[in-house]
Amino acid sequence: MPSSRLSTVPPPSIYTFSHIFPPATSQFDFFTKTTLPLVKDVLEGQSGLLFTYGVTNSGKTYTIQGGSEHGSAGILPRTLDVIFNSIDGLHGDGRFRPVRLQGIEHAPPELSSSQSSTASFGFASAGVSLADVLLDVPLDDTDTDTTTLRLDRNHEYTIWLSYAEVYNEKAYDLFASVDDGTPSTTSRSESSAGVPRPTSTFLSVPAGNSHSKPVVLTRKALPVKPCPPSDYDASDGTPGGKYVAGLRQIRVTSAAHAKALLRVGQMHRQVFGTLANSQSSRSHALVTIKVLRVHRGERNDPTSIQTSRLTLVDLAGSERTKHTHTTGERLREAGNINKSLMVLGQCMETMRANQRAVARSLASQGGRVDTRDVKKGLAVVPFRHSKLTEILMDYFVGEGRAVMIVNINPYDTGYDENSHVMKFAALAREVCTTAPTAVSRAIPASLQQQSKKSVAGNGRSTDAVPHRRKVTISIGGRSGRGVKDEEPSDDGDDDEEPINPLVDALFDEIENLRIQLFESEMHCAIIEAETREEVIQEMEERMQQMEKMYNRRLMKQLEQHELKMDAKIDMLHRTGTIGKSAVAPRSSHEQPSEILEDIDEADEVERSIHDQGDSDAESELSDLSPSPSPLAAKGKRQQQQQQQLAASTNGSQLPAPSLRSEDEESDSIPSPSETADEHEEDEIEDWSPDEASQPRQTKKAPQPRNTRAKPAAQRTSRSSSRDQVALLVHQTEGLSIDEGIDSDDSVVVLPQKKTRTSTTAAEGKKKKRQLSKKVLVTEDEIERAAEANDGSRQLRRSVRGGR
Ligand SMILES: Nc1ncnc2c1ncn2[C@@H]1O[C@H](COP(=O)(O)OP(=O)(O)OP(=O)(O)O)[C@@H](O)[C@H]1O
Repeated sequence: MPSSRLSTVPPPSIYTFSHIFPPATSQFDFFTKTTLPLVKDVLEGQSGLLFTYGVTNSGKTYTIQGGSEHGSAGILPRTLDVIFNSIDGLHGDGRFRPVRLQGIEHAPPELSSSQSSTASFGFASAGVSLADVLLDVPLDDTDTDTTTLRLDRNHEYTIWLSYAEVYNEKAYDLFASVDDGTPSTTSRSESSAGVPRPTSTFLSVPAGNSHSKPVVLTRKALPVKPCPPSDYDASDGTPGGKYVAGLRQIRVTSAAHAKALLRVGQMHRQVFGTLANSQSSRSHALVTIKVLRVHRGERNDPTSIQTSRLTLVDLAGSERTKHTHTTGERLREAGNINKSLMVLGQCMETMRANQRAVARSLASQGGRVDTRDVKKGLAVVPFRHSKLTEILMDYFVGEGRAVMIVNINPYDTGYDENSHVMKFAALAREVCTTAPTAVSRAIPASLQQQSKKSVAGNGRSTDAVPHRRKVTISIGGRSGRGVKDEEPSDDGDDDEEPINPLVDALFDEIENLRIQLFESEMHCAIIEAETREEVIQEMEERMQQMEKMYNRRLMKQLEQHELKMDAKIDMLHRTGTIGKSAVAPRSSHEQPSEILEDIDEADEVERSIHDQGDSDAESELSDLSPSPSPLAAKGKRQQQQQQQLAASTNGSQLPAPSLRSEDEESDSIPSPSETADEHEEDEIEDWSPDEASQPRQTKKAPQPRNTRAKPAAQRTSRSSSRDQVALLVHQTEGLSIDEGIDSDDSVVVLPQKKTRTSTTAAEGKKKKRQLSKKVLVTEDEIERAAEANDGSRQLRRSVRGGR
């Protein structure tokens, strides 16, 4: 695969957004451009969704809540400000209250007051002491947004607030009952341990003014249930959304009190410190502002009440756990956070694919589409795979429009994470604005054009293709903009077709199979991710082992180099080249060659050390394949040498010819340089006493050695010479180095044999010392050697003469 290797650098990616806000953008400008249109919509009866998406520590919470400086209030407090500025004087009496998603019911009498009071917040109905908490919280709300929208003065408005969080795939009510110290049914980790330290003034509770008693929250996970058909118009077949059963919706009558209430909710949100963000949101927080609008003339008719919702979602940040180093509970949270965000992305992807399929069908059939044919091509959007998407499902398939704010942190997050966020945004951008209900009826081309114009005319999209928005996603629903912009179809016969239960059952079966397929794919993806993680860990361990091994080898080599240096310095000392050595100076014609010999031998030591080092490293690398122990070979070799020595001693009553000391013999290690030993043994065979008096370099000169071709008499003569040499060696044994010898009447005889390194550094050192050892021979010994040499020559001559 050479081509794939060559193209390792990915091509640059270009992402398009409807608007990019630089870091210097003020919170006011940001709110005005992103959220204010949604606020206007919700006051006019149109639902909306806004969510912030991005990696952890990218500023999502800051965007929603704001900072502590003046003027840095986020979009949530500004939204509340604008709503209450706009409905000033238009408050309803609150005789009806919202239930579930769109349901209405009569409110209890204590809530039916237009006056702002603790009871009007719904605290009394909850039977809890939230009021105590709120009384301790100062309502210093100077950082307010003064924007006011012009509304129809013929309507009355009541505002209801709910605050939920999705934590570890469970939904909780952040306005749930608060207990001031009474025993709690929840664990501490779920209650007070989760009390955050908010950064924003909007949601922060001053430490000095906090409630004197510990606030313990009793938390209970709430189920997510489908809306009953009575809550919505099911005539067009569009399913109703899902709601968090038991989520409290509290009526608020001023922005200050709404903010105070949200502060209490924020205290119970799961916020913990991670490596990436000291106050990381570990849950998805959903603040829903519900507006009940009724015409003043019909205020007693519940059927005339319009319900609209604006939900602001502060998503937990996606994160790579290896970057944030999360473990334990945080790791589980991260897994659930990433899962829900992934499902959100998959929902977007599926919706986009469905809309493309519909567009293709429309194009191929000239605008007339059979309902069943279109349904066949549509995939099931996997909303139910995550609590977050289940709760938000209504915004995507039902009514309202959605705005996604993408937060990018260019500094401390990786390329991959930001790239993933961008891809998600690009995906969301391609989700079209075509209302799902339009699928069920034939839409003439002229009507499509009209619909496009109306979308562009609203000033919410100026794209050349109005149905392709960037970042901002608008999805029409039954009462949504897409439906409002459409005109009734001229020929809505398709809707009147009888429903075939078998076909519906088959569709259900297909949906089930698709869900199973998706789950299998998810399962495979999870297994693959886990396998990759394991392989990475294994590779890391392997790399660490190799690193340790190379470090050991490096240290060993350093030691060996030090030893070599010591040996060289020793030799230089002994030869008198540097310093005043106790060793006798050599005669002038011998010194250079002796030094050369010393250095050669030191180099031999170095080579053998390297050989040993290499073999050590190789043996470490190949430790998986056991090889025969070199020590065992060494022992065997020593045994063989001792046997040979004993045999020769017994045979000739003389020590074996060798210039090596016994230590050297016993310490020699069999190695691949065995042939070198044989070579040196040959040299010893050729050695004659008269060569001992020659300068050493002459012995280094290559000499023809073919012992087999030599005549027997010559070998006999050499045997005699060998005996002499052995005798000489025997006599030199026991002589000590540098002791009691006059420097003037001595010569230096260097050991000729190579030594081999031992397996340990200590033995190596010992070897080098042995190499640098000089055997000093007195003049008497030399004379005896010379006589022996003369005898050997005479013998040779007589043998030659005889031959
Ligand atoms: N525009 C900004 N100006 C000043 N400070 C900012 C801005 N955006 C973010 N910050 C600061 O960066 C830090 C992280 O921001 P924030 O907590 O909002 O990140 P986050 O995306 O919500 O993280 P998480 O997903 O982990 O909760 C905070 O201290 C916040 O005050």
